[in-house]
Amino acid sequence: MDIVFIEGLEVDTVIGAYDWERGIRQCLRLDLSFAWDNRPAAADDDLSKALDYASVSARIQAFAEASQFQLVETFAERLAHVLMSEFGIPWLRLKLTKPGAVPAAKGVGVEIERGCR
Ligand SMILES: Nc1nc2c(c(=O)[nH]1)N=C([C@H](O)[C@@H](O)CO)CN2
Repeated sequence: MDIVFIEGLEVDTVIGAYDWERGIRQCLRLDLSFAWDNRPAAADDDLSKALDYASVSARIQAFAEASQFQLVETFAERLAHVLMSEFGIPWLRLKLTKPGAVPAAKGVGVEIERGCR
């Protein structure tokens, strides 16, 4: 299977387990890879047969805008479910970084893979 990817997508959302985090919005950075058969889109030069990374990015922005989870694990899991069900994605890898959460670290977060390639 081929891959369509989105790298370094920044969204802001309510995220965090501590009281002080519940009333602010914070940035999350997302790196995503999706399994997709790119041959039909390439053969016909047809966006409607491609996994449209612009539409997927817009959906992720809307999801982040509306969500207010405590854990990055929950954000990642729910987002993976939304993307797979709405776009018909059979497999994805999602890396979610919460920059600044641990000041001494460049980034912390989670990485998940769901579905079958
Ligand atoms: N595995 C996790 N550990 C922690 C999380 C999390 O979402 N998953 N969250 C926090 C706090 O919200 C922290 O990011 C505030 O800086 C701590 N550990």
